[in-house]
Amino acid sequence: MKRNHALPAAASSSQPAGTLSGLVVAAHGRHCLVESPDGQRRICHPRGKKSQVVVGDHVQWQATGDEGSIERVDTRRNLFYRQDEMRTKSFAANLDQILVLIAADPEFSERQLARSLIAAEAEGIPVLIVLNKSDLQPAFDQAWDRLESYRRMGCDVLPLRLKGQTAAGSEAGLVELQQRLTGRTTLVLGPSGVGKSTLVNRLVPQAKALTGEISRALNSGKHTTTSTTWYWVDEARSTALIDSPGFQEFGLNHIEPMQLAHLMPDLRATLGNCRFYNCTHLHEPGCAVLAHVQKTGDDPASADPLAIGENRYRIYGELFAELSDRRQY
Ligand SMILES: Nc1nc2c(ncn2[C@@H]2O[C@H](COP(=O)(O)OP(=O)(O)OP(=O)(O)O)[C@@H](O)[C@H]2O)c(=O)[nH]1
Ligand SMILES: [Zn+2]
Repeated sequence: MKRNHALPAAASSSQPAGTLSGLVVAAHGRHCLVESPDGQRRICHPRGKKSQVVVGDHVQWQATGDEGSIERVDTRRNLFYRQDEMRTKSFAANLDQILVLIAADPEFSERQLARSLIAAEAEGIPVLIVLNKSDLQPAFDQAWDRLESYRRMGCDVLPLRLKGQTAAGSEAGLVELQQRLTGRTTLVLGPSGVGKSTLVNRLVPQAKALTGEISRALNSGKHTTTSTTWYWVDEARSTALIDSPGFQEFGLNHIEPMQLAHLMPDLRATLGNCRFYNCTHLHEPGCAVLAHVQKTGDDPASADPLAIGENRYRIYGELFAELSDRRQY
């Protein structure tokens, strides 16, 4: 797999003389907001054109008047990003997990879901899938069924309801979700309309005000909500949510086609038994992946424990073609 060129060169853990450490809590263009251990925040600019910082970066910075300059970006534990033909977009660094929020309505794109899971797997970041709007029936049950392949391959899938009336009260699933978030840094991703802002505002009541402040600070008065933002959920600052726009067009150009099956846990489970060592799993005779692809009408009760859902296999084929195509130019 190609490494991302945006990764900074490995740095030692020692602190350069005269610098202070901080955490990048928002980034927009060439500016970012750095939080010191005491909670103070200030606008900083990376020194040099190449050093790109992302939310979640630990940096060493130096004061220059009211602002600051970033002298060094500490080595990242991971970096979640997507890459299309034109550019690389980094979402955030040093994550404990990614929460992919989808909902009963609007209907989620399985292709988009699969892509974000592959990108996370490539960086070794665990994913939690949360299906919101459990009050909407029958759409919720249908969406839940569509996630069967994901549960089977070991993904955590949680149901959630942030709105809507039922006898049992409100916000089903929220307590369990909160437990899963506690003490961790979680990037929240999701398409438009699934309840992402509802969730962030529920967990971080001051989020709206904070977003306004950050946007004013980083955009000198202009209102844009297109930057990635770090929110502390608790006063002790041990639980963090990172809200990031841009779930659509999830480019995976940084992934080699032959790596794909290794990054899809259901396909991966059948690897190693194909007749050809360089099997693409697309058409080869004696392919172990193909042998486990579920056919329409297969009895789910007699399901093969290694069964690969037809949809998952279709997504694999499409992605393989897409990534191979792009490599010819
Ligand atoms: N029925 C139902 N509606 C919900 C639930 N959670 C959120 N909503 C509604 O879904 C709509 C979209 O919620 P938002 O929080 O604005 O969604 P978003 O993901 O931030 O969407 P964008 O702002 O477009 O990015 C709002 O009308 C919410 O009130 C739920 O559990 N059930
Ligand atoms: Zn094969």
